[in-house]
Amino acid sequence: METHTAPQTAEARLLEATHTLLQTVRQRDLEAIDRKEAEALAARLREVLNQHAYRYYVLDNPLIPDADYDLLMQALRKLEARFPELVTPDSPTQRVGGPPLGRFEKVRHPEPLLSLNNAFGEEDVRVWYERCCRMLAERLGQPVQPAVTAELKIDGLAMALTYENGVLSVGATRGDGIEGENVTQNVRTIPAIPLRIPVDPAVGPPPTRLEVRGEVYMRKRDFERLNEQLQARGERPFANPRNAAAGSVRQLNPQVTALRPLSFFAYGIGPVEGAEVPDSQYEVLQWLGRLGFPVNEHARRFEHLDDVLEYCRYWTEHRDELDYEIDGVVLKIDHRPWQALLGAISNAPRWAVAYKFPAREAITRLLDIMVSVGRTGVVKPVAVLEPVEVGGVTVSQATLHNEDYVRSRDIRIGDLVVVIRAGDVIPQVVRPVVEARTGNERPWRMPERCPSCGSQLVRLPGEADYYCVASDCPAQFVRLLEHFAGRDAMDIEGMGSQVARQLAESGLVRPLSDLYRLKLEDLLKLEGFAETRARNLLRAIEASKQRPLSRLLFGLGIRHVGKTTAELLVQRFASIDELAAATIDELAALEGVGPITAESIANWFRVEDNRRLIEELKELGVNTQRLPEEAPAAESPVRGKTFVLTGALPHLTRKEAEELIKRAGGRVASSVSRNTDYVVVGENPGSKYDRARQLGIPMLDEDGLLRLLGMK
Ligand SMILES: NC(=O)c1ccc[n+]([C@@H]2O[C@H](COP(=O)([O-])OP(=O)(O)OC[C@H]3O[C@@H](n4cnc5c(N)ncnc54)[C@H](O)[C@@H]3O)[C@@H](O)[C@H]2O)c1
Ligand SMILES: [Zn+2]
Repeated sequence: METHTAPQTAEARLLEATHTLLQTVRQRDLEAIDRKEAEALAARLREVLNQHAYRYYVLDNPLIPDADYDLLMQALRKLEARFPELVTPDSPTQRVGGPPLGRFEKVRHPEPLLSLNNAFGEEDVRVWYERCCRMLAERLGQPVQPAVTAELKIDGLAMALTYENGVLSVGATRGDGIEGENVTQNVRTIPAIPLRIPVDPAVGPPPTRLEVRGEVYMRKRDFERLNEQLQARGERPFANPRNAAAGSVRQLNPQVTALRPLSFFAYGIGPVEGAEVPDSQYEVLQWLGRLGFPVNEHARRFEHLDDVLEYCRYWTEHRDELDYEIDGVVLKIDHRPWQALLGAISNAPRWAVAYKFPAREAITRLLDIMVSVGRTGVVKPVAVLEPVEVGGVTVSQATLHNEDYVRSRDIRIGDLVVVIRAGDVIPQVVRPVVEARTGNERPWRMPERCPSCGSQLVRLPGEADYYCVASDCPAQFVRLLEHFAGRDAMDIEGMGSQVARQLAESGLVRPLSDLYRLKLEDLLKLEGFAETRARNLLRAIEASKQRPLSRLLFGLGIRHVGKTTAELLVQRFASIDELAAATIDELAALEGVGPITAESIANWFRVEDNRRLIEELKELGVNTQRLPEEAPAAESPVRGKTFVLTGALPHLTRKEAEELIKRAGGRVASSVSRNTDYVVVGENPGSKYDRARQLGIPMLDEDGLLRLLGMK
């Protein structure tokens, strides 16, 4: 028998209620609604938030992105601020974390482990800092400008470690802030947590009693490996590294925890007896480091708020370069006696605030999966999504990588899915919310034929991707043309994807060489082309004839020949004809060119159409010779020298800088030693910088590096 009403699980109902609430709080002006409506809305928010908090804190299995939770929490806070009588004891705004799980013995914290208030943007940080200044001025009777310690907000779970006479005696989770769970047995299995302090006995006698607070977390790589293992065994993978860390610490069997790759960073202290504790947060971190605790190397102390904001901005952009997840930056008034003056309100200290990064994860409906054909013929599944805002941008399409990706994550059409958008990376669907399935979702398969030309798609052995191998596939050609004209290739201004499509679909351009045969009257026939625009485009096309050889090589779209490889090839081959004549062995012998790339290049030049294309380009006046500026550097001063990079450079990514150094014959090492010749220092350098200073090793900034390489 067929039923038309979808079965609804509790999770599906909760998600639906959440969705509705999210819409309400996004659309309504919470400052304007009346008391009666506020009461009803607050009740719904409480109910939904409490359910999510339970899933998150107790089950380690959240259903929704943190940003959605935070948004609802913020809404509830606003309502409660306007109508204080609406605050109930069971409101999630009044509590920290979740109740300790019955599975473990309970531990009462000698001093509560609080939560942190959030700052969603620079304005919130300013407001927080100014309030601190005002309160301190009042209490001290004179104006002060307190220094701030800024630390990364590691996304893991809070842990309180008690050491008695230097020996680890209790490890406790935060729980509800008052009582946590005794997870000492599990904590002992975490290699980064010292069992006895100080680790180096020369440091001196330990405090008689010390509570260290910090975060247990899991590195991204370890998290991925763990999930692969779990999936291979048919077990449920964790949603994110935080949940993986929390789930692993709260294992009943310490032997299982021992197998989980957990790490730890110490960030503060609780009660201490029998030791001089520095009165600055920043110095407490260093003290903890001396005792043998891992302390995050990126903590900084700033005198000025502007520098604090700069730090927040910096890490918003660079968070992906870390091999662990952070969800923000924690700012703390550095002077501890002043922290005490500021005190706490309900469940969070006034002297600290968590600057939260903008959201980059959202949940939305996967409406359909289509496939797109790339310039090399690669065919990729693309998710068609119900439009959703992620980090300030509306996303309606996202990549699904390849068929295996869709299958292994069991992503189905009709699913609610988690979408992430990280930095400049294309949005991607990461997983379905399986709990919300209604039974009407449809699994997806790669189509057998190319959606553009209808030819049979093939999957090469050992490759995850399908290809359309038809040489006359229109979709591929549009992409190739787009790529050829692109910024890093022939850089033809005014030839974006729209124009590329018009030129290809009208039949005006095909093959590529036709681009250099275009006439004014051809362009005037195209929609949107009046005389000025057409002339500009022709001029841009003409100018592209003089591009360096490496750009032409890159623009041809030979598989595996990226920008860097193209530049490398030009160092060795002075013209396209020389390159065309090279054997696979000659190519593979070049440093930086592997056998696969070598074969791909050789194969490309073997194709008759491609040979003809090169001849035509030459006849039409396109440069196919190495330009003087591309000539290989003479004996470089960098050859054989060892470089170490630290901090972020203003223009080059770390990879690019490494590539440049290697190409000039230098070596890149990961740590500073006496054998290091140069240290290249960027913004926010790490401990390598200090070490280099100690050893007196010459330092360069990006400019200095480029000059040394003869590029400036
Ligand atoms: N997705 C969901 O359903 C759901 C449900 C409940 C809570 N949450 C998430 O949980 C978080 C709120 O929980 P919270 O009250 O535990 O607060 P929090 O996690 O936002 O902040 C407090 C915690 O930050 C951690 N921390 C990391 N680095 C630190 C540092 N350098 N100094 C000090 N503390 C540091 C500590 O563990 C501390 O307990 C939010 O991010 C919220 O989105 C999500
Ligand atoms: Zn095709």
